[in-house]
Amino acid sequence: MKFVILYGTESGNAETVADDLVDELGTDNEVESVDMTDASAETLSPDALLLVVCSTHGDGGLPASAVPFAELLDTERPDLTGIRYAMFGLGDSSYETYSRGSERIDERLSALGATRVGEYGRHDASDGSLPNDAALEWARNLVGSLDEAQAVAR
Ligand SMILES: Cc1cc2nc3c(=O)[nH]c(=O)nc-3n(C[C@H](O)[C@H](O)[C@H](O)COP(=O)(O)O)c2cc1C
Repeated sequence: MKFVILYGTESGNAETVADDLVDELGTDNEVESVDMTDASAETLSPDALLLVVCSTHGDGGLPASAVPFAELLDTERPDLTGIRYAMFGLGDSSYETYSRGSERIDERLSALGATRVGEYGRHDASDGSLPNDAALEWARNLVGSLDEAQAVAR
C-alpha cells in the first residue's frame, strides 16, 4: 500500500507523529511525509491513501504550517474526486474548540470531493498521554480495517 502523511503543526507534535507513522508503516509500505506548508494539489494522489495529521491552535484555528495548504484549497479548489484520506487530529479538550483545526482541513477535503475512510482519530493533550501512542494505535486499526475490507472485496 502507498501512504502520504500530510501534517499540519505549530509546535512540532504533529511532525513527530508523522515521523513515527513513517517508521511504523514504512516497513511494509511506500510512505512519504509532507509538511502541509510544502504541499500542492499534486501531493494528493488517488494512488496513495492520505493520512492527515493536524493540530489546533489559537482558538480552534489552524496550526501555522496548515494555513498555506488551507489557502491553496480555497483558492485553487482542486477536484479531489478519487482521493481517499484518513484524519488524525491533535488537540486539547480543555478548549471548547477541541480538535477544530483538523476538522477545518477535513471539511475542505470532503467539500472538494475527497472521501474520508476509517475512524476519525484524535489525541487529547489534557490527559497527559503522548499523541504518538494514540496515532500509532489509530494507524494500526486503520490499516487492519482496510486489509479486512480488501479481503472481503476479493
Ligand atoms: C496556544 C495554544 C492554543 C491551543 N488551542 C487549542 C484549541 O483551540 N483547541 C484544541 O483542541 N487544542 C488547542 N491547543 C492544543 C494543541 O492542539 C496540542 O497541544 C497539540 O498537541 C499541538 O500540536 P502541534 O505541536 O503539532 O501544533 C492549543 C495549544 C496551544 C499551545
